[in-house]
Amino acid sequence: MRLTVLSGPSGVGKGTVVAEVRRRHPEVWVSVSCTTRAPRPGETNGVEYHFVDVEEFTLMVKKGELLEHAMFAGHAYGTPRAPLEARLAEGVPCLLEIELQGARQVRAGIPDARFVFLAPPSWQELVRRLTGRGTESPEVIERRLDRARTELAAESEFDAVVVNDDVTRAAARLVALMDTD
Ligand SMILES: Nc1nc2c(ncn2[C@@H]2O[C@H](COP(=O)(O)OP(=O)(O)O)[C@@H](O)[C@H]2O)c(=O)[nH]1
Ligand SMILES: Nc1ncnc2c1ncn2[C@@H]1O[C@H](COP(=O)(O)OP(=O)(O)O)[C@@H](O)[C@H]1O
Repeated sequence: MRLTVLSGPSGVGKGTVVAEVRRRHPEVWVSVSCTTRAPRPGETNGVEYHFVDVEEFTLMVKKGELLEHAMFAGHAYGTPRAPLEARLAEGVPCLLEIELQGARQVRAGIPDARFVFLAPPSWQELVRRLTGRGTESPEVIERRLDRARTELAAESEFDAVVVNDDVTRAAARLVALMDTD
């Protein structure tokens, strides 16, 4: 199975590590999720996410177009099914970066996918990264830290844990866990 699912708490560096994987391993296909949250400065529709409104998202769920979907900090997120299934059918190594509830849904449907948890070197470092990114208000940061506690408690459900101490090393460890040959 050439599907790898990467999860981990907000601010741990999932986006940064996935960007490093993209840069060094163009053979890996990274799924672009749909979300109802607003783009951050520098984010482009169709690149980091497909930014959609609640009506569009609800319609996609209704039509069964999402492999999995979940709410996170007040917004909906989901993985479009068709592009992923097409890449998997071609034998391309695929990577999903999604939160815990979504990872559990994928595991229920595709149990032989590989589930990798990206962990922070420490709780203090997680708080530092999430705050230091400077993209969220204190209230949103608090909500994400609350959620992070739940996500960290689920680490043992995953097939492997990669500690994001150094981005290059974490990306290399992630790729080593993927079935990329
Ligand atoms: N279930 C699910 N979670 C997703 C999807 N896309 C992104 N996420 C997760 O949603 C959470 C919030 O993502 P985002 O708003 O980009 O914030 P960030 O990860 O802190 O930069 C993160 O845990 C993502 O991994 C998806 O398609 N499905
Ligand atoms: N290994 C690392 N060491 C130090 N800072 C990091 C590392 N990985 C990511 N960061 C920083 O932490 C912040 C959160 O990273 P991001 O990729 O947005 O996390 P996530 O996608 O998991 O929410 C960013 O400011 C990023 O530059």
